[in-house]
Amino acid sequence: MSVANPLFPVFLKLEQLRVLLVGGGNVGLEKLSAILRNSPKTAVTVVSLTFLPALRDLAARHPAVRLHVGAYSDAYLDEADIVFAATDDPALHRRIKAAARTRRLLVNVADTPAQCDFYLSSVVQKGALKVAVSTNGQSPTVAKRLRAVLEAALPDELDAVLQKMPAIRQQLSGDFAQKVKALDAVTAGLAGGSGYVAPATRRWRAVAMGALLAAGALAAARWGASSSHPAGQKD
Ligand SMILES: C[C@@]1(CC(=O)O)C2=NC(=C\c3[nH]c(c(CCC(=O)O)c3CC(=O)O)Cc3[nH]c(c(CC(=O)O)c3CCC(=O)O)/C=C3\N/C(=C\2)[C@@H](CCC(=O)O)[C@]3(C)CC(=O)O)/[C@H]1CCC(=O)O
Ligand SMILES: NC(=O)c1ccc[n+]([C@@H]2O[C@H](COP(=O)([O-])OP(=O)(O)OC[C@H]3O[C@@H](n4cnc5c(N)ncnc54)[C@H](O)[C@@H]3O)[C@@H](O)[C@H]2O)c1
Repeated sequence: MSVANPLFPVFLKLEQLRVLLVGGGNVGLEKLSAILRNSPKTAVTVVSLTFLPALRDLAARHPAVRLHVGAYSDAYLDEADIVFAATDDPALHRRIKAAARTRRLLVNVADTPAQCDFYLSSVVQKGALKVAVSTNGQSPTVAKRLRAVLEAALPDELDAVLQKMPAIRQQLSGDFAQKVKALDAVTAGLAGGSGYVAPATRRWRAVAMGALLAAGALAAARWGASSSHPAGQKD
């Protein structure tokens, strides 16, 4: 059965916004890396009791990032347009979410889909092209795998094509419909030419089947364990 995905995809100009990131540990480092990999000039304020050395190093390479050592307080929200919560304190995350909501700020609470206003995605980049993958929170691991599939499938020449397209568009004459027709003709070979890589349908089917079998085996093992240790019975 397929599950619908009602998420609305957008590409944020994050470098024009003020980002607040709460938490300077492993998950905070992952979120900061994702932010700066995509939007390196973003003004990010990171507030945390402690910071991983790797996060300090990353911040040092990005002049618009500010580190504040100390406990989170709601006052930080007054200087923010968008918020990422990435501490190890779920109660604090609920507080941040509630305070942000009264200020109409959008919040990502790392690894906690129910509290997120938006999710991060797996990102494939080839020059100017960027593809964002979401599984609607079903499996970040599958999103990561898909990123690798798309990275391999998309030709490196894609960026060269993209770089040339504005000049080609400018040279075209005629009305909008004629230009679209000409651009369609120029790019027709891209959709099924010799470089096209067929989707690895069989491999994906095998993983789906394997995952089902593995889940079944896990459930059976648990069932076996719980049936030999009925609820409430102690060893
Ligand atoms: C894409 C990516 C972007 C990024 O974070 O930059 C991302 N997670 C990534 C990796 C990853 N995260 C986790 C694993 C371990 C294995 C696993 O659980 O699969 C791995 C895999 C790994 O690290 O190998 C743990 C995890 N993550 C979430 C939960 C909660 C839950 O699932 O209920 C748990 C369980 C926590 C626990 O068990 O305690 C939830 C979310 N993670 C999302 C994004 C959002 C949904 C994206 C979507 O729609 O697919 C969402 C909903 C919210 C958010 O965090 O934005 C990045 C891949 C980057 C890349 O490599 O391309
Ligand atoms: N590390 C992972 O890959 C991973 C994977 C899945 C789930 N998780 C979960 O995600 C959570 C975070 O994991 P982590 O590895 O980043 O933890 P961590 O301990 O490395 O980082 C937590 C950070 O939050 C900061 N913090 C705590 N209270 C704060 C406060 N009041 N104000 C400001 N900063 C505060 C700490 O100083 C620390 O820097 C944990 O609950 C963990 O179980 C982690």
